[in-house]
Formats: sequence, structure tokens, C-alpha cells
Amino acid sequence: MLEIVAADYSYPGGIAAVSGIGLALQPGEKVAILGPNGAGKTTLLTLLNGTIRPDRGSVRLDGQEIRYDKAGLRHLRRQVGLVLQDPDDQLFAASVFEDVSFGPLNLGLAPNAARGQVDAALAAMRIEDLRDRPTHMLSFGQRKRVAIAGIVAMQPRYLLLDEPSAGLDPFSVSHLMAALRRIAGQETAILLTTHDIDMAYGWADRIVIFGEGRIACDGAPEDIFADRALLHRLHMRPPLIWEIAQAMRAAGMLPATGPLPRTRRDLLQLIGHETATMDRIAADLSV
Ligand SMILES: Nc1ncnc2c1ncn2[C@@H]1O[C@H](COP(=O)(O)OP(=O)(O)OP(=O)(O)O)[C@@H](O)[C@H]1O
Repeated sequence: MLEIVAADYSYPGGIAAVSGIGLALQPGEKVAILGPNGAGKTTLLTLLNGTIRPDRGSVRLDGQEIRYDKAGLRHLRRQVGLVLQDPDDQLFAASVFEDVSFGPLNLGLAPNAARGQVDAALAAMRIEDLRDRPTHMLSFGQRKRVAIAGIVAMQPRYLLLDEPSAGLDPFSVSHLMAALRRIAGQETAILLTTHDIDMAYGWADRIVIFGEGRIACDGAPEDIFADRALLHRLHMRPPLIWEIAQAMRAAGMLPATGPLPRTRRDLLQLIGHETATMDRIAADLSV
């Protein structure tokens, strides 16, 4: 388990970024963090991978407080991978293959084993065709997918991603979220930040909402989005599919109990309106 306990952090200059935050990430979980600009989401991710150190409180991996010396951080980063929001902060090698290989080789993997993990990561991000391209000649969305592949290739137990879907086209978002769903299914925990409420609802098992440096709520998506007063207080709206399902329930078009649809595809299946074409569209958009 990766956890942060009662942590405060202020940036140099005294800007209080987070205060009293606590969160535990269990293997296999898919957690989405929502919240307005400047609420402290990125700060949480950088605290969790040891880039910055809490002023108060602690970060723990499997019950042990992390150490900030070279060996301690190396141990942490073998298990906790962070994909930065801006791919240009992460990419530096000449070609895509070299860039994605850097992490696995740096972890000490033999070249053959590293190549296997790199190939799997390129396939998961659907960028096999970019393998030999120079990274600086790629589009922003392509560089973003390469940056994600570089961390995925290290096969961390905890994968942290800062706004991974920002700047990707809808088809790439769909494939990214499907890939992250498969990765989480292999006992890796995934924690991502996003401003896309609909995507978070379709993908996450758990939603955490930040407000002004604090965790305002943390729980199952159904519980969080059912709390109108909470959402109003946080200036958030419920996901569109959730609102449609509520309206259909109220009109007797959906059973009063049972799981609610989370994605466009769920909703189409539930109302039995799946033509072959719609099925294909919905499958592409099932994030
Ligand atoms: N390097 C920095 N130096 C000083 N203050 C910073 C720095 N990075 C962030 N902050 C401040 O810390 C607070 C939290 O910022 P953070 O980047 O964690 O927010 P966020 O929720 O990720 O925002 P966004 O949704 O805009 O990415 C903000 O007030 C921000 O201005």
C-alpha cells in the first residue's frame, strides 16, 4: 500500500499547497482526482513519488516511511512511477525507442528483458509506429503518449499520472483509458488527476475531490455524485451519463435499484439501442 498521512506542504516562498491530506492507494485500484486549478492535485502526486518532501506528516510504502536519501528514493521509484503533465519535462532521448527504454535499463534490466517491456508499453499506448521517430519531431499528443509509455515500461506497482488525457484526441483518450484499465487489472494501482468528470466517472473505482489544498471527499463515484450539496459546494457538476440515468430512473425507464450505467456504452446497452454501428462507436468511447 502507498499512503500519505496528515501531510502539509508549502512551496518555497510560503505558498501553502496542501494541508492535512491523507490518502491510501491499494494494489489494483483505479482512483481519479478531481478539483479546480491550483487545488493541490499535482503537489499530491509529487509528494507521493518523493520529488518533494512533506513539511509535516509522511509518505509510506508498505507501512514503511519513505527515506529521502539516494537509495530510499531509488527503492520508491522502482515501485511508484509518475507521468508528468507536460511530456517535455520528461522526454530527452533522441528516439522514441531510446526514451522508453531509459527507465527499464536504468532499473538494471538486461537489454532483452527491457526490450520486452518497452515493446509492451509501446503496444499499450498504440505507438509502435513511432518507435524509431525522433521525439522532438512528434506532435504534443504523440509526445504525451511516449511519456506515458516511458513510465508504463518500468511496470511500477503504483502508476501516478498528472492529467494524462489532456491534449489527446478522443480516440486516443479512449485507448489510453482502456490501456490503463488493463494495467490496473494486473494489480497495479493507478492514481490520475483530471478535469474530465465524465471520463473519471466511466473509468475510476474511486473519486477523490480536492478543494483549496484539502481532500474534500474520497469515495465511490455513485456516492460522491449523488451528494448534490457537496458538488454545489465544490462548484462541480455530476457526470452527464449519471444525470441521464437519474432522469431515466425518475421517469421509470430504468430500475429503481441496481448499478447505474457509467459509460455511454453501458447506457446504450441498458436501453437496448445497440445497433452494430452504435456498438462500435460506444466501444470506442467507453472510457
Ligand atoms: N513550483 C511552485 N512554486 C510555488 N508555488 C507552486 C508551485 N507549484 C504549484 N504551486 C502552487 O501550489 C498550489 C497547488 O498547485 P498544484 O499544481 O498542486 O495544483 P493543481 O490542483 O495540480 O492545479 P491544476 O489543475 O491547475 O494543474 C497552487 O496555489 C500553486 O500556485
